[in-house]
Amino acid sequence: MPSLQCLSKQKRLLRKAVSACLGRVPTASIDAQSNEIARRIQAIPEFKTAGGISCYLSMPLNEVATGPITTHRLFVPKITSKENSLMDCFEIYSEEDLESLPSGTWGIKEPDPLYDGKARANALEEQTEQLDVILLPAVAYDRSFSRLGHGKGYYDRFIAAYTSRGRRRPLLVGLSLREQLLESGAIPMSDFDWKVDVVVTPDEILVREKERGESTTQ
Ligand SMILES: Nc1nc2c(c(=O)[nH]1)N(C=O)[C@@H](CNc1ccc(C(=O)N[C@@H](CCC(=O)O)C(=O)O)cc1)CN2
Ligand SMILES: Nc1ncnc2c1ncn2[C@@H]1O[C@H](COP(=O)(O)OP(=O)(O)OP(=O)(O)O)[C@@H](O)[C@H]1O
Repeated sequence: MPSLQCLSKQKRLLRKAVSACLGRVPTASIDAQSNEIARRIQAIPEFKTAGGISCYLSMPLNEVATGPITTHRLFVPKITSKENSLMDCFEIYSEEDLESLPSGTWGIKEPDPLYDGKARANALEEQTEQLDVILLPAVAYDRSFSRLGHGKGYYDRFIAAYTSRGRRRPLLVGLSLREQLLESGAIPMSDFDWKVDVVVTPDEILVREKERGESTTQ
């Protein structure tokens, strides 16, 4: 078992290597791959029947573009504390609402907690409909369903906060450009890291088999 210090160094090196490779992917390729991924997502049974879906709004570069994905009830992340790496997911109510969101860190569009003077539905609150699916961004995934993010732990903490409120864990679906999918075991994992259930690439949908004894609520 590697030490935490060693693990975060390994992750840092891996992030650097993948980011350098992603920087060379032409925008046209990101667009074409993203369209194919959006098409493949529609074939996931849980996506078809989902109530609430959380989806990130993509940055211009280096990740799967989420513009072509259409969902009915959409929740979008907003960073609420940089010091503590916390984010919430707020509901988006219409196409115009989505279009008019202001840009935050790294040019990522984020919802204001208020919409039209009223509080938006917050996925972490009990009275809000269940999130059935979370579509996650990453720097990379591997074929054993590990995820490497930007190193702040926003999603790990969000999923922990969500499930700690006694709610069923949403299906975790990682969206991956070809250049972001690494071989099995390539990404080191800590106790805090959540594996994803599904990885969608332009070429395939990888589905993780549940480990024996794994609870559906964890
Ligand atoms: N499109 C998209 N949305 C997303 C994510 C993502 O990866 N992609 N996130 C996935 O987690 C969360 C935001 N992730 C973030 C990660 C780091 C920093 C941050 O504090 N950056 C530092 C600079 C760090 C650096 O460049 O070295 C800063 O702005 O001061 C902010 C947001 C939520 N929304
Ligand atoms: N639930 C949690 N509670 C406390 N600390 C956490 C939790 N989840 C992650 N962390 C810590 O957050 C830091 C960043 O984690 P990690 O390097 O795995 O981020 P990441 O998954 O790559 O990034 P992100 O989720 O932002 O895309 C690590 O120090 C990790 O120990």
